[in-house]
Amino acid sequence: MNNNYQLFINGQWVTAGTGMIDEIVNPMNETIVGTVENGNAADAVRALQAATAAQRSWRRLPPRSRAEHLRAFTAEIRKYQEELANLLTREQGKLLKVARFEVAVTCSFIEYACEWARHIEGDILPSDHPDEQIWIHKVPKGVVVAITAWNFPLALAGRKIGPALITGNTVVLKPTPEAPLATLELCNLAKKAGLPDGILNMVTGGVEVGKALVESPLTKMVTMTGSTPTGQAIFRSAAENLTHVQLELGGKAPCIVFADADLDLAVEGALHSRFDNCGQVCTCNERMYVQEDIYDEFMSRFLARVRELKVGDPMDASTDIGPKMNLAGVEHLEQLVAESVAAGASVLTGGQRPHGPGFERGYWFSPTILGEVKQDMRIVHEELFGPVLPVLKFETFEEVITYANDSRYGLAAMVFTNDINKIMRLQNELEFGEIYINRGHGEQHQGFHNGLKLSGTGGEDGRYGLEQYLEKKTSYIRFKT
Ligand SMILES: NC(=O)C1=CN([C@@H]2O[C@H](COP(=O)(O)OP(=O)(O)OC[C@H]3O[C@@H](n4cnc5c(N)ncnc54)[C@H](O)[C@@H]3O)[C@@H](O)[C@H]2O)C=CC1
Ligand SMILES: O=C(O)[C@@H](O)[C@@H]1OC[C@H](O)[C@H]1O
Repeated sequence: MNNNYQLFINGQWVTAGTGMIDEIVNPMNETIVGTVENGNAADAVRALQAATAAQRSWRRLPPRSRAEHLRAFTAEIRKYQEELANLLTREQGKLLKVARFEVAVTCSFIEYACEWARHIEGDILPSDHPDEQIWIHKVPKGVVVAITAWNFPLALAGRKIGPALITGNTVVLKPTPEAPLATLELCNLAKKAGLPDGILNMVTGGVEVGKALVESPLTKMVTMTGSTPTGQAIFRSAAENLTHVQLELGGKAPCIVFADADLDLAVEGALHSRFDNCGQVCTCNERMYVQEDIYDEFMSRFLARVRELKVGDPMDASTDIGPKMNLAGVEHLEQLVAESVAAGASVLTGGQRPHGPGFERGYWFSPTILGEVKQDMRIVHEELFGPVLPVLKFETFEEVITYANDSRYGLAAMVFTNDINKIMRLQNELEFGEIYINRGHGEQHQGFHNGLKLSGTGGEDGRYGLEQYLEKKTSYIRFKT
């Protein structure tokens, strides 16, 4: 794989209009992994025009034929799983074992979408008039703009490409500027798989390209994963043409451990839900509430496990936590930890960047647990998106529900209890789109990844995520008997 990429428009690699090149940095050691060209608004329009032209024939293909194309695509991706995983680790810093999982999940997102090929179902309804039928027909929207975040760049691309293409749309994807290389390589694999030109296009660049894609009247839907402020900017830009927007944004998941919980289950679930992917998962355990009665026992076990975590080279199979994506992310963690300590929190473990061999360069932060945290501290409300966890005590059920719902976000929540009455009330009263009971985070394709409040709009995955990529046309058909 040549890790230097241009724009991919209408089945060809083309030079970006700006002539500018961005270097992609390995977050482990700050070495250069590859380069991408920086597109501009004109490049965005070129890609949208190609996708518009290609969609006319793509939408006429039977969905089963579209599924055959997509399965040929995933077969090509699997052939290069190791190369793609290696590139993902070098550009994003994730553990190689997680990168391998991400490549597999990219394929399964697309293959899950293919299962819907023969189930894009409409309705035929009886009319109130004689000799008339009502048809509700589900049809593709047209050109879908997909915009992805850097934490799972390849999987987030597959999560959008699959449903968009199986429903007869075409795609212009703008990958994250932080870790775009493996995603761009998908274009070579799509070509190898025989995906028709113009079906999948990719333009790289920052806000100028992103805005041009979102604001164009050629764009019939925008699906974006990223931060809440960016999602809000996209929502505003899309208003001009009333373009349908599907946003998967930031989170601040509470993890609640009740006194009757299975503590071993809770320790492992809370641990992985915080430290997976260096804490850079939208559904991560961002704040933990532990009931007073079991606080000491639980924290003793939990801290012992945290202190076992190995920070280091993500290529090394024995590593548990790699580097943060960038320096800004590390500085964000340092600022929130310092501010919390100044306000009375205590560092129970970690609290700073690791030092010594292997940490001279790169964007590192030690797994950190803060105690004596108060609900009104900024660290309880602002997304950390890193290996830092504030822990709070609670006494009553009512208290912890109030604390958990006291958030601008509403994506995921985790709860550990064996009390069915608590579970029924929690499922009903927690203001989150995704609730994990007695396990850590980790959504599945057939579910519905849906953020409430400022965590998003529209939702992704499953039946309801796929439906977002379809328009409904209603026809009243009168006939002569
Ligand atoms: N809800 C979910 O499923 C997920 C949410 N996230 C969130 O994403 C964030 C981290 O990812 P980042 O890449 O830093 O997010 P980001 O918001 O900085 O960027 C996301 C994408 O939007 C593009 N973009 C930025 N401004 C734009 C504009 N005005 N118009 C169009 N496109 C624009 C960026 O180039 C990038 O491709 C975290 O806040 C995390 O919570 C990350 C993964 C999953
Ligand atoms: O977007 C996220 O952070 C998660 O939804 C993540 O993305 C792809 C993986 O399958 C999920 O764990």
